[in-house]
Amino acid sequence: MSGFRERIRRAAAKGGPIVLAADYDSGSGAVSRATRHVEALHPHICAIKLNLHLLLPLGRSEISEITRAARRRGLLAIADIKLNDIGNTNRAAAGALWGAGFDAVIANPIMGKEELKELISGAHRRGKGVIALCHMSSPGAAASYEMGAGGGKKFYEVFMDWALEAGADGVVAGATFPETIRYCSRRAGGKLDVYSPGIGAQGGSMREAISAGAAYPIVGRTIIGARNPAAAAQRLAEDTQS
Ligand SMILES: O=C(O)c1cc(=O)[nH]c(=O)n1[C@@H]1O[C@H](COP(=O)(O)O)[C@@H](O)[C@H]1O
Repeated sequence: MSGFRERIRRAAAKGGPIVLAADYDSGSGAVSRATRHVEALHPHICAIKLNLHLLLPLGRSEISEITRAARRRGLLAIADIKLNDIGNTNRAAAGALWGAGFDAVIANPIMGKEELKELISGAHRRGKGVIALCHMSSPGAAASYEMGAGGGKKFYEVFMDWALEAGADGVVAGATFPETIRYCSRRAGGKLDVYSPGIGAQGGSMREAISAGAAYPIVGRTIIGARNPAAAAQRLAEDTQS
């Protein structure tokens, strides 16, 4: 099996670079909503991302039903649990996610560089991927991610260094801070990909994010809350090309 970066690149070559955030408000009906969205949206997306709040009420067989539906349509499945713990706990959580059919996990580098490295090497041994937070899209994120981390660097710059050193497959940089996307993309020099949430509902612009270097825009409400999600996804996919 090829690595996660290669698999998502291939999926994006078919469906375009958008990662769908399947952020339904409650777990009830999540399996049927997610599988319906996979069927309707797979021509316009490359992956589906499931957040912790969606996973919590579901059992492993229900989660696997969603990841299998995604795989059948050539999409990847990303678990967004912003994993952030000691090595032993990370290992157990990652093992459960891989067992449920996920291709990658989003992790929080504040856990430490060595812990991040260990998580990534374990994931890569199984052909899975790790995407590390670098700078978030939320309005308050600047106060923490841009705080001085010592050595003349800000936290997001340190997290970017760690992501590269640890061999992460990607980093998250919010579309509401396009300059941060530009920084991450330049600093990455093609060694990892920038994933960018915050487009639409949070005020970020698809075109700006893409021109700043986002490889994989993450979009939730603008698609799943639309009257016609496929048409909304298609419009956004067109914006990734201009
Ligand atoms: O890690 C993420 O995916 C993430 C990081 C971040 O900084 N901001 C952010 O919005 N997200 C996620 O991206 C999605 C954005 O959803 P919408 O704002 O509805 O498009 C949600 O699933 C968030 O949990």
